[in-house]
Amino acid sequence: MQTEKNLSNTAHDSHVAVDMVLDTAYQNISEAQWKELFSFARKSHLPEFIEDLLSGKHVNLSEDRPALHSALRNLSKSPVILDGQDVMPSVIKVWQRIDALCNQWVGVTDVIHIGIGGSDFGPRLAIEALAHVPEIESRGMRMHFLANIDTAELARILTKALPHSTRVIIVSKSFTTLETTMNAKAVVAWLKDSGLTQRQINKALFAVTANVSGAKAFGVEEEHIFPFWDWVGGRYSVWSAVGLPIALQYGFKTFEEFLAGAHAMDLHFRNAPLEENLPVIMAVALLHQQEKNGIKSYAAIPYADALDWFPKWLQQLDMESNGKSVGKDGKPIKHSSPIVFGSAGSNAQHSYFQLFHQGPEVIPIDFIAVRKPMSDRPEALAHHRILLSNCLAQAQALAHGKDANNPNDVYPGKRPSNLLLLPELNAFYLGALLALYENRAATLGALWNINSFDQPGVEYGKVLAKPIEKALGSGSDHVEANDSIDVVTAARINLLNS
Ligand SMILES: O=P(O)(O)OC[C@H]1O[C@](O)(CO)[C@@H](O)[C@@H]1O
Repeated sequence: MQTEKNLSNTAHDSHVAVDMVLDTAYQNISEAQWKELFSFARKSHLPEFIEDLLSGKHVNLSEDRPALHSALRNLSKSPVILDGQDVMPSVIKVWQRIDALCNQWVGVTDVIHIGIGGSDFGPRLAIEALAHVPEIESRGMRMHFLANIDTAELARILTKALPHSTRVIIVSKSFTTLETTMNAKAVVAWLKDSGLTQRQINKALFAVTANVSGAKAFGVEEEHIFPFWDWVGGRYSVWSAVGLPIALQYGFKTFEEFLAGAHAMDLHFRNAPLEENLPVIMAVALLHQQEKNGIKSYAAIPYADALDWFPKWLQQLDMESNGKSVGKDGKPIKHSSPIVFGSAGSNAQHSYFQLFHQGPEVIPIDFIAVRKPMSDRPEALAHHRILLSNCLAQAQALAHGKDANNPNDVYPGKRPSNLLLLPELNAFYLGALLALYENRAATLGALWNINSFDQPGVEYGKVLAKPIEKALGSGSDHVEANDSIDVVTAARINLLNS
């Protein structure tokens, strides 16, 4: 079996960092091509960018601020200087408050975590991912995540939660996100309707935000507000108090391990030569596939059910960071983020893998596997072996393809993929995994000349929603098109109001 390149492993096929193995053998990239890719990265000043990013330079040019989420997991506590001031004392203070809160919450049955986008995906993923790790003790609270403005999610939660032993955490960097503030008001109303006094409600209400005055104005007591900072992007914020549920449910030590894994990955990203640097290797491999195959999408398939939320988290990370058409200089760029999708394998095989194998487009895949089964029960070992064999088989089939007389049975092959192998799934390696992809997104942004830390494109729709909401609220089915509502939308409003 051969692909274009002889598939005996080459120097760039297998790398280890933070005990994770990245195997790129099925990327089908020759030694000369790897060399060219790293040389391009150097010409693009990638090493300087990495240093600027991690040392607090204002890499977020449009908003003139750094993207210093790495400081939130800097367990070495070494100074991180931002505009002449060390940010670590305030970061450490929040860690101490999180630790203290873990000890204070006794008898809590339910936690309602209200937040959306970056204020939701990270903690939701971590709570799910660590739920079945045998070594991690859970405090057994029901962790409810409330993101959607659609009341279906709210109703589901409120039928389960016990109001007198519920704590509510409102998580919003801006504290102006409509979904979050409306859901928070609805939950407060539910507490009131359930007979809680104002004092009891105040006791139940917590907030995590970069807008402390906004949270206070909402009615959250100051000592219940956990701050974070404008230099932490929402989609990079799970390392801040946004990750509070991780500490509350699994203990502060587990939260620290999560940060430690990410910190270890940051150190690797900062210090490893480009040729051995996992985030960089993954980024340049994707760049290669864009140049060679014109790829428009890529998939992340974790062969671990516990990581089913990972692709959703990754979608925001990659597409909100790098889904742009102009570069830092405002000029059109050649490449930006492909469409990202995925879900847990082997389920995904029974859904959309057909397209990977025989569809007309080349879609690179990150196969993410975990060496250690989630349990050592005999049946778990057998299941895990089948899970891993499926993962390996899919990658091999995609790489080599298959000839046949019947065109229907032909697999074209040469479909690139990575294998990323975690030694086990625990808080440390989960942290390392997320930081790997964060650093990969930043690397891709740097190579594409994109500012990965703003998201101006998400604002316009929010602005347009306001007059539309007003028109829907009018109940009129004679709404006319105007400056902010076009003919099509006016007709749709009239249909809804009729
Ligand atoms: O944390 P906030 O300010 O409520 O924002 C939630 C999410 O909304 C966005 O701003 C997109 O609308 C994301 O960038 C962010 O993660």
